[in-house]
Order: sequence, then structure tokens, then C-alpha cells
Amino acid sequence: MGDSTHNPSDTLQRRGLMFILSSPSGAGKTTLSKMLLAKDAEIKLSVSATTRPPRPGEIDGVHYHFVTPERFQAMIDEDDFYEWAEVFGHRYGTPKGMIRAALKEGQDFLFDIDWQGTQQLYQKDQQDVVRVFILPPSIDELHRRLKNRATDSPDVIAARMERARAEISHWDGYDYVIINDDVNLCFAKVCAILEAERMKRARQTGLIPFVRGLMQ
Ligand SMILES: Nc1nc2c(ncn2[C@@H]2O[C@H](COP(=O)(O)OP(=O)(O)O)[C@@H](O)[C@H]2O)c(=O)[nH]1
Ligand SMILES: Nc1ncnc2c1ncn2[C@@H]1O[C@H](COP(=O)(O)OP(=O)(O)O)[C@@H](O)[C@H]1O
Repeated sequence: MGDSTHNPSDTLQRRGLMFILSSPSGAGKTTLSKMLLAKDAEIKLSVSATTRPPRPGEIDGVHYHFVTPERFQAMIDEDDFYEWAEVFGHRYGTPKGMIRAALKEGQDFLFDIDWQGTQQLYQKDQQDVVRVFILPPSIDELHRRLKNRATDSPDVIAARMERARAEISHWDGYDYVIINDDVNLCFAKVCAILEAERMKRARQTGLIPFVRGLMQ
């Protein structure tokens, strides 16, 4: 009798997903990340540490942990990072502290990291990593978005544009590639991928006992 009322989520034993969104700067991954975190209470942001200075509106501990280069180096020396990389002349890294235990307990995490970090996480854990790459509809539109965002100086924008083609060349190392033209359409695709990947994993954990229960 007990098994006939069994809810698959009761026995969900899977580890958390590492859901990665990468893109060239300005293509929209921060926008999509915010939309996802607002909509889906089941996923948390992995807050990176960075030596880059905060942009207006960015809050320490929420968007990034803003640290000095010395502190970042100390974190490397203490083996505090899952992965780290140098991007646009600054260092960025995923601290282990917050996420390691939570992942084991099934908490899903969203990672806004570049292709180098993606490769490092994927090498460590192919089972739980889902890699999504966001493309802009065109290079001109990417430039427009960086200018309209108005968070970076012309020099910084120029450096990011110069790097854009190199960043895009890594698209093939991702499981899914989405063009962010209409943001709502793009977001719907991100959500669909996340849901499908969760279902795939639930099949291997909570669903099997549930189906067995139905067949008894
Ligand atoms: N490898 C790695 N890359 C990161 C991390 N945090 C952020 N990044 C990447 O660093 C790049 C620059 O990020 P940011 O300065 O916020 O600029 P944005 O891409 O214009 O939003 C982006 O490609 C981010 O995805 C991290 O912890 N590890
Ligand atoms: N689909 C879209 N259409 C038009 N503007 C967009 C779209 N997606 C994002 N933007 C805007 O483009 C700028 C860059 O987006 P952002 O999310 O900061 O990119 P990234 O985090 O990849 O650098 C922001 O001003 C954002 O509001």
C-alpha cells in the first residue's frame, strides 16, 4: 500500500546539477542567470571570487566575492577553488566552500563561468555537469549590448569585443548552444534544458523505485 502513494521526489538521491551558463561578455548570461534564479527556487548561484572591481549595483557576496589579488592567491595556495581562471586580466574562481557539501546533498547550482572553468569542472565531474553556451545574434548586437549596459569604460568594452571571437570559438565544448535574440525565448530554452536534465537524472534515482512500486 505504502508504495502506491509513493512520490518520486521523496527518494530523490541524486547529487546536485552543476548547470553552467557561458558566453562572450555581453551576450546575456547574467540576465538569464538572474531570470533563472528568480523563477526557480531549486537552484542557487555559485558565487565566484574575483579580483575585478565591482560594477555599480554589484553587491559583495551576492554577485561576486570581491577580493584582493593577494587574497585570491592565498585561496589558490590553500586549495580553496574548484577551478579558477584569468579572464580579461582579472582572476575569477569557484570557491569550494559553499557548494561542495550542498552538491552532495542534491542542491543544484548555477555557474556563470568561462570556457576554461567549464573545462575544469567537466574534467572533474562529467556526470553532474551541464554545459550551456549563449551566443549573441550578431557581433554588432554584442557591441551594442555592451555599450547599452553602460557598466564598462570604452577601453574595457574594446578589450571584451576583441576577445569575443576567441570566446565564441569554444562553443563546441558545450552540450547546448542557444542564440540569445529574443531574451524570453532564450530563457524558455534554458529552462527546458534544465528541466530535461533533471528528469534524466531523476529517472536513475527517484523514478525507478516509484515505477517498481506501481508495478507491484
Ligand atoms: N573560470 C571562471 N570564470 C568565471 C568565474 N566567474 C566569472 N567568470 C567569467 O569571467 C568572465 C567575466 O565576467 P564579468 O567580469 O562578470 O563580465 P561579463 O561576462 O561581462 O558579465 C565571464 O566569462 C564569466 O563567466 C569563475 O569563478 N571561474
Ligand atoms: N536578448 C536580449 N536582447 C537585448 N538586450 C539584451 C538581451 N539579453 C541581454 N540584454 C542586455 O545586454 C546587456 C548585456 O547582458 P548581460 O546579461 O550583462 O551579459 P553578460 O553577462 O553575458 O556579459 C545588458 O544590458 C542586458 O540587459
